[in-house]
Amino acid sequence: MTFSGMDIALKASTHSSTSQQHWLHSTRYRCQYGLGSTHLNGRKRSPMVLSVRAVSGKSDLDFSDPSWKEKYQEDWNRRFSLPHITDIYDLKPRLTTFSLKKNRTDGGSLSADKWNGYVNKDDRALLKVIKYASPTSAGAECVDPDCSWVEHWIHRAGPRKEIYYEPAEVKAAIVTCGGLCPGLNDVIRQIVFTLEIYGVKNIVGIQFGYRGFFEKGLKEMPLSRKVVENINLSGGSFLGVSRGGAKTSEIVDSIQARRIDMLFVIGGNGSHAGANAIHEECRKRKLKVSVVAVPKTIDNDILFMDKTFGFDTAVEEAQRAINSAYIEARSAYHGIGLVKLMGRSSGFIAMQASLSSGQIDVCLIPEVSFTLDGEHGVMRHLEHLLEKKGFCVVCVAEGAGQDLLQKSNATDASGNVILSDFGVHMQQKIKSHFKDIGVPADVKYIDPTYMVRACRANASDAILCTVLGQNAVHGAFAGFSGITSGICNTHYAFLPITEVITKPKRVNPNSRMWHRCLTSTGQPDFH
Ligand SMILES: Nc1ncnc2c1ncn2[C@@H]1O[C@H](COP(=O)(O)OP(=O)(O)OP(=O)(O)O)[C@@H](O)[C@H]1O
Ligand SMILES: O=P(O)(O)OC[C@H]1O[C@](O)(CO)[C@@H](O)[C@@H]1O
Ligand SMILES: [Mg+2]
Repeated sequence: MTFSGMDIALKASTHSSTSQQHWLHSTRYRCQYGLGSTHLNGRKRSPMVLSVRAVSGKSDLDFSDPSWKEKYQEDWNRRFSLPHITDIYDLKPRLTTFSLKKNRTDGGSLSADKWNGYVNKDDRALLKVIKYASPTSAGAECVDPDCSWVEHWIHRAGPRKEIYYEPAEVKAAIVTCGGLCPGLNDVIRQIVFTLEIYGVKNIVGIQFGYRGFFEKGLKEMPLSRKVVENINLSGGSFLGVSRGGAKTSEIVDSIQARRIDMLFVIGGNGSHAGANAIHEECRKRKLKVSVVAVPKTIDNDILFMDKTFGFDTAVEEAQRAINSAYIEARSAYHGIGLVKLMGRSSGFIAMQASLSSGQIDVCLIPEVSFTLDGEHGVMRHLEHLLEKKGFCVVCVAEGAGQDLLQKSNATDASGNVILSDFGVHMQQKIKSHFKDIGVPADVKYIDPTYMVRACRANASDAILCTVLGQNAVHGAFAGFSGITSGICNTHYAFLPITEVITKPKRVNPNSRMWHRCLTSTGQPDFH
């Protein structure tokens, strides 16, 4: 059976019944698929049962088994295989409509036939490249007690020569969810540009996050190169963002009613969990929809990624606040500058901003516990800094020191715990401490929270956004769904969403980077 020049049929291995016949949906097609395959972590698995669970369950590995490494790697490869519509359907691909030949500037030295700008489906990148000689090597991350070399392969992102959608019949939708992040508009823009290069004409923006799928009055925004041409010149999201309110079944009802074939979700951990739930629900309902995510968070807390877009810009903006705190502190008698930066559960912004500014004496992050009082506490160290150099600058991540504060059970609309404000607590604590000991201290508190994320992307983030946005479209056309597009070990890659949302990425207190931060600040352990 042929639709739009592409052959489509149920996989032989899936259940066959009359309820699993293909059906047409307007000018596009939707398919039904068998439900007989086993799913784990929301993904289709091969029937092979492995005796090991890797990385997330290292303790399950039996290292006395001579074949443990092969089993580990098999498991890894299975976990990182990308969900694809051909897992479900027998689909024949067609030659891509994405071509850059017309833009080539090599003077024709390479014949057009030989030129190949496509990524092979078997291309892989290595996630880790260091062989640690021993588990005690600085920052070592080992699988087994001997710290053996184990390859961790991931799939290379980019345009494939063969695609699984007919561009002229595709309706693509873009949604931005969660908090703001520099670069959102750059990603939206590149997704639209790239879709148009493939030949997609029907592109819409969903307003205000997942809310736009079900809230009456929030209309789809038609998008085109002309509409998005200059949106990268300002921060924020052209489409709007929101937290909470997401009910997967209602979202998929809406996707079905709107006849969306490709959904691009730009968001953080929560949005990714939502995107994966949408992907699963679409499969359950036998809809041929590709759901592709782009990781967005200034917190940089997405697993396996070198960095998420917006992080660099946030760090750069944070430096301005740190510099102001430094100038205020240095110019005051016994000045203490205090800066609070975002980072709900991960202290990457605080750590990197401290490192890059070089002006921080104490950096406090959620991953490293500390005491404020006593001989080894932060307050004693601040006394020492005032004595020694006359002023000091402290940087705290919003999620730091939560064990020292009264817990609130409050959550935001998405269910994220609302943290107690450690910045304000620190400000009060420092003031009262120095008052109590009779030492003058001039505390200047700066909270640039929203300023570091409401701005336009810097150059490095703009490039990252450009590549991630383009790759998201390549991934959807290549037939993947339930995947995300990231930069891993300097290479652009596709990863299954299920693997990146198992937990937030956090600063490793044993990592070289945290040690470098300590070297730079000169702060002791506060215990
Ligand atoms: N487990 C989940 N399943 C389905 N949807 C979810 C899930 N977690 C969060 N969401 C939805 O995803 C959207 C974004 O979630 P959230 O507010 O946590 O932001 P985020 O994507 O993590 O970004 P940020 O980095 O700004 O926190 C919300 O609409 C929320 O309802
Ligand atoms: O005030 P909002 O919009 O909920 O966002 C605050 C949160 O957004 C983030 O920047 C990203 O999750 C967190 O660091 C912070 O807690
Ligand atoms: Mg989140």
